[in-house]
Amino acid sequence: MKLEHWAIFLDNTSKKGYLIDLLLQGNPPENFQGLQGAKGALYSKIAIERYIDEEDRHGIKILTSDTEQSLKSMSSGEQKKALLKYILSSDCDFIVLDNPFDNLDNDTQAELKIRLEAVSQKIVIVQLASRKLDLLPFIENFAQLEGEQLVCIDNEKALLNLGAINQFEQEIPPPLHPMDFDGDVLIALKKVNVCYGNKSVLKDIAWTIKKGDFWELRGKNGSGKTTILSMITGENPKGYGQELYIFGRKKGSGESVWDIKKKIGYFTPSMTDKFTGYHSVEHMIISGLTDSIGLYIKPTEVQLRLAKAWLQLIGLWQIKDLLYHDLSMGQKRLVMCVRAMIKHPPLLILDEPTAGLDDTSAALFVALVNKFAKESETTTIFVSHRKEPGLEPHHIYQLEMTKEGSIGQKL
Ligand SMILES: Nc1ncnc2c1ncn2[C@@H]1O[C@H](COP(=O)(O)OP(=O)(O)OP(=O)(O)O)[C@@H](O)[C@H]1O
Repeated sequence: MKLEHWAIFLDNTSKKGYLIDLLLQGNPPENFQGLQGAKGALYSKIAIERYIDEEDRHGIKILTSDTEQSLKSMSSGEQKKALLKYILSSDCDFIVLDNPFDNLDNDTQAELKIRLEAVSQKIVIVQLASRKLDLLPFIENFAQLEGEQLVCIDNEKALLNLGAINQFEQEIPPPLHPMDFDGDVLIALKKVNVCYGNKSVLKDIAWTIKKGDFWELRGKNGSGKTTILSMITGENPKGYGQELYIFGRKKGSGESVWDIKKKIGYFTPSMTDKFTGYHSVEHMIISGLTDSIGLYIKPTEVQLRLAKAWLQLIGLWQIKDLLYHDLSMGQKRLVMCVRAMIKHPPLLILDEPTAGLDDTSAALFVALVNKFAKESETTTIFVSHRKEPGLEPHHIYQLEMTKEGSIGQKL
């Protein structure tokens, strides 16, 4: 009998956690009665985070039982491969794929598509998709998740029409204090090499990043993008003893990780997904000035005025008193991105910031980043696997994998 596979499209309102729980707890919505009591598995970033937590806290290696390497230190692509391998060995009846192509490079996406098509002969696939282009070609049943409500649709083409994009008519609000960096070259890597054990990851990386530049960092899964970023932010000790200059100073010449971090705005989606505090939208934005998450002291008049200007810019002023917790995913991302921008840090790192956003929210996000890069003196590095329509970086730094480690070139 032919199996019935489903694609469920998500937008900003979708309560996907609710739907995932219903499906996996054997209590599926009306149209999925075939899955009642069936054994399901979840293929998602959140599932990976849980396994990482299990390893960290209890030392239980589930996805990585056949390797020494920890799940946390693997690249996103390697983590996703390990999860799929584990799921396929677990004898399940259906798999819920939550935005399966996020964080994967083009080749790995193509490989995964072929793999899933083969798997779909025996296992029911329920794909949760935020981006129209991600739809798996063999799926013939479609629905849209509006809040908790599943609405069946006949034709996926009727969906996800790109809404009008806010062109952000106001200007980017200026910083409260001028930028804390005088030179021209912000970051320089000169012949930087990184190995883990006997595996070479980066080879002779030479990359000069100047004040005000807008870079896109590209490279396949496992090519070393996170390794470079974590050397810059100070989280990876591999930068010591190398020709790595950060904010004009050679790495290891006396600056503390905290000194470096103060000058960097950083945003990655897991920050929005993990954050559970109950703070107002306004306070979340102001907390970017104090490097805290949420605000624990009364904001000043000047801070409140600045937050108002930013909230008006992104169209969220009317909901400034709402709890951050209650925002939609797209709104949360905008708020966290503005929180990273509000200080106009010398360096802003956006690590796959659009993963999990629907087409409209991603376009809005990209428009904000373009505008900030144009109107501020901040240097921006945007890491993404997906070619984001509309992104306007000044330069692209591309990592190419070779046997001796990835080499880099400016495109
Ligand atoms: N602590 C570590 N120990 C061993 N190997 C590591 C460690 N950290 C990273 N690696 C390896 O280095 C390689 C590069 O990883 P990195 O996370 O920098 O890649 P990436 O380009 O960010 O990948 P992705 O796009 O999938 O996130 C991977 O093969 C990864 O397994």
